[in-house]
Amino acid sequence: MPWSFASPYVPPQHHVNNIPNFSDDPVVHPAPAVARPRGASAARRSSRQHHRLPVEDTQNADNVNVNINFDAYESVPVEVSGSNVPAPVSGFDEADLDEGVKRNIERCKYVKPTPVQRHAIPIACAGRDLMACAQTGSGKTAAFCFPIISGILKGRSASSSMHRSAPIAYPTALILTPTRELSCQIRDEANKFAHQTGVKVVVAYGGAPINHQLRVLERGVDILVATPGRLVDIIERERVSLTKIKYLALDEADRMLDMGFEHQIRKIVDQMHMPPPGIRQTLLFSATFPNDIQKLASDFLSNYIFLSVGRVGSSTELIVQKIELVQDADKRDHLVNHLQRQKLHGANPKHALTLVFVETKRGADSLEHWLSRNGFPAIAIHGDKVQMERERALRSFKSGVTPILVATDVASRGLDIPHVAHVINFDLPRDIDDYVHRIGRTGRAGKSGLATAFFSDKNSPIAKGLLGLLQEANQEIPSWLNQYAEYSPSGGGRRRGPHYSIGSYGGRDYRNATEPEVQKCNYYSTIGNADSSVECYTDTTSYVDTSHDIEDSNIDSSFNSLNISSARSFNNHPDVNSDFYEVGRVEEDGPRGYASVVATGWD
Ligand SMILES: Nc1ncnc2c1ncn2[C@@H]1O[C@H](COP(=O)(O)OP(=O)(O)OP(=O)(O)O)[C@@H](O)[C@H]1O
Repeated sequence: MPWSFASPYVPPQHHVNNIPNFSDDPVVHPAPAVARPRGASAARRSSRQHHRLPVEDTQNADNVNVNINFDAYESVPVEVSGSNVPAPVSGFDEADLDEGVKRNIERCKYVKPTPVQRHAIPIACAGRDLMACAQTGSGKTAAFCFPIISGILKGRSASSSMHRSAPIAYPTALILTPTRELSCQIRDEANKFAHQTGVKVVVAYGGAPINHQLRVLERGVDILVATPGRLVDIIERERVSLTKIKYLALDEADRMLDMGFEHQIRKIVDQMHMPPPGIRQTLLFSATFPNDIQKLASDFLSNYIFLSVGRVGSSTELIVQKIELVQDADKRDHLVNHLQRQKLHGANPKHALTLVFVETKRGADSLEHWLSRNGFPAIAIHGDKVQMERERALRSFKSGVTPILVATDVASRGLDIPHVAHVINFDLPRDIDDYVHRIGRTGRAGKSGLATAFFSDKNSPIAKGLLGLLQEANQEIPSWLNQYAEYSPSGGGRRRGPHYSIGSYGGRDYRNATEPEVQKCNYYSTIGNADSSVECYTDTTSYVDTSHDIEDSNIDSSFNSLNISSARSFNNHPDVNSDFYEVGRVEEDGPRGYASVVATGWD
């Protein structure tokens, strides 16, 4: 269906008036239910000066993604730690890459390496294990593909370059990814970089007929790109052996080691005859790397180098982020206003695709139908669609035939779709890292992009994380978000990291964290403030406070003070019995980070 804004749908006028124009001053939104007078810290935050990168004007959706500005990455901080770190290169010609790979880099018109490539390529070419964290859209795929392809070519003798048909395939490299679409994308990228070198790239993923994939594997494979489930299946059928793996790469490594995949990854890496760390080379890449996942990941690595480009878990300043307060019942009207405004600004659908994230598969289908009925060509992608439908949806979106894609998190990581001008978080995710990946579908490869989020009362758990992220990326912060953040529970919208997160957004190698870490805080209280107490434990000490009113109490211990300043929000919090609640921030010269508290004994 051709793109048309001839929508029969007319949003109610009061919504139109409430909607901030991209170029307007921030709109004053009603205060959230839990609003309190703004504290000094909120005032400090909102008076902050904003320094932006000189990206092009994104206010006109048609201008978005026009001028490539790769230099925008130049000023980002880089942290490298580990022993004997190889020096970075300033050009691809300086890198110790095979000539065939260099020719393909030229063919792809990659003129100079991105920062993550400058550092990661020499490290990987030197045979070192690497845990690398760099912003979305900053070229991580090439950073691990170039050294792998080059290593295969260099290690290849004339006889081994022949691919013979065999019932068991012995790949030299294994690249694991969390989604089928990402596997296919990496296969395509790797094929471009391996063009005319004889290096064979094969993909295996679930949801597609296995027999076809097995037949392709039989014809030989150097690099196998796979999703974990299908790989385990193929190994158990004894059609692939991992005994000759020299290179293991995990893309979206934090996701791969998260609860959903960790078990399978451990099985593949530890129990399926893959050479151990130190014999194989292991490369882990993501845009987010929580401390606890870093710790987990270190099991897979040997004497590794940690590289962080930009800040771990931060988003690029190339993406203009807008957070709008919209209650659930108003979201559809609000969305339509955005889409209509894009039309008014002359957006060309082929060059201004809109990606709308929702929470559930059902929600995705329902929004797709509603948008289509109202004259906005939309298509949905989620995990309940069969693979062919998923692929069709992606193709239709990429080509601009259906310029609105309604997606669940299945499309949040890694997908590199040109011309995504606008990412709309119709429903915000629960985890701030998922938000980072979602908005990273725009503002890629030095282009600018726009990300709008609809924030409703139920999103208050993520408010703190969102606030930190906006500050990191020098974005405008609506004043009402400060209020939500002050009273928001938990560790700022991070589902992981047992009870703390050091340096919150700092790109830190967890091995360098020498300060005492807050490991656990328990908050005990009967109803109200009477008989409250807090116990906090760090790796070096523990202490207990039995003050009656935890609000604003300062606990001095032998190592530093923990300022319990936000515990009062428990009294108001509707979900007080669930999970962890943040109680304090370790201040000034103490160990930095957030502590969380278990609320127990609450009536
Ligand atoms: N050196 C380069 N010069 C020009 N373009 C590049 C270069 N490196 C990568 N790109 C392009 O940048 C885009 C983003 O790269 P890529 O998909 O590898 O990002 P990423 O860091 O893996 O992102 P994500 O975190 O979302 O997975 C791709 O279209 C890629 O072709």
